[in-house]
Amino acid sequence: MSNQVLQLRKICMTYGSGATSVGALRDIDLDVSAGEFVAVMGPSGSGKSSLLTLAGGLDKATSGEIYVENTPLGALNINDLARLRRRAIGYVFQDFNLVPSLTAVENVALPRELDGVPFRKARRQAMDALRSVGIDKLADRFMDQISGGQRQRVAIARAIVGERRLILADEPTGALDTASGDGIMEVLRQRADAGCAVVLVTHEARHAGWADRVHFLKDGKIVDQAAQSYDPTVLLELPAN
Ligand SMILES: Nc1ncnc2c1ncn2[C@@H]1O[C@H](COP(=O)(O)OP(=O)(O)OP(=O)(O)O)[C@@H](O)[C@H]1O
Repeated sequence: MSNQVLQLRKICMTYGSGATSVGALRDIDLDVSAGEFVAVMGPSGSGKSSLLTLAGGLDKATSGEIYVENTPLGALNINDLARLRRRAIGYVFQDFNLVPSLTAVENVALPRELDGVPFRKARRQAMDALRSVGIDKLADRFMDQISGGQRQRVAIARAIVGERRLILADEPTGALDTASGDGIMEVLRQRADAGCAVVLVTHEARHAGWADRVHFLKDGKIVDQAAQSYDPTVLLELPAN
């Protein structure tokens, strides 16, 4: 058994068919191990969200295989895939996907309860997650009673609640101001340092700077990789290949 939490092997993703088909990902290989924080950058339409969606088991690749903690997602039936997603994978969506009629703590506890965790334990874990993103005092507020930045923290708390080992975040800082954005990066960094594998999709070089590695996507292919000491802004100036 390796300590790889996420492995993508020869992943291709094509949307549609025939003349109108779009090749979103081409032959992607990517490994992310426990404790690693990886950023994915690239121009709009380069395939970043597609990569994250497939890694989270939310869609099926056209070809190739994805392993989460050595389990091939393609071999799982719908129920087992849903269970693996709830237990092992935390996903932060661009548009948060929070339930407005639930409070912050209820939103965060929901995936645990869906997974059969008793109410009190789910709530305790949700409070722990809210505390780790610094908003436990807002636990009983509804989504329209907190700011956009606070909602974003609720979404992050929901992604890290329990013992999720793979955190996938798609532009999680949205329209947040710089300080709030850095706060979110700090939380993701802490999760990686605590042993999670973290994959962040971002347009912002300053956020990619928190990662151990940066992969640059272009036209559905990984065209470069940089270690943390590398300035990711350089990648934005890559010539077209
Ligand atoms: N559901 C879909 N149906 C058809 N085409 C899609 C679908 N999702 C993505 N695509 C296409 O696949 C390509 C990659 O899209 P993707 O959203 O993964 O890129 P991205 O790098 O995340 O872009 P952005 O930075 O703008 O979010 C694009 O050409 C896009 O139009």
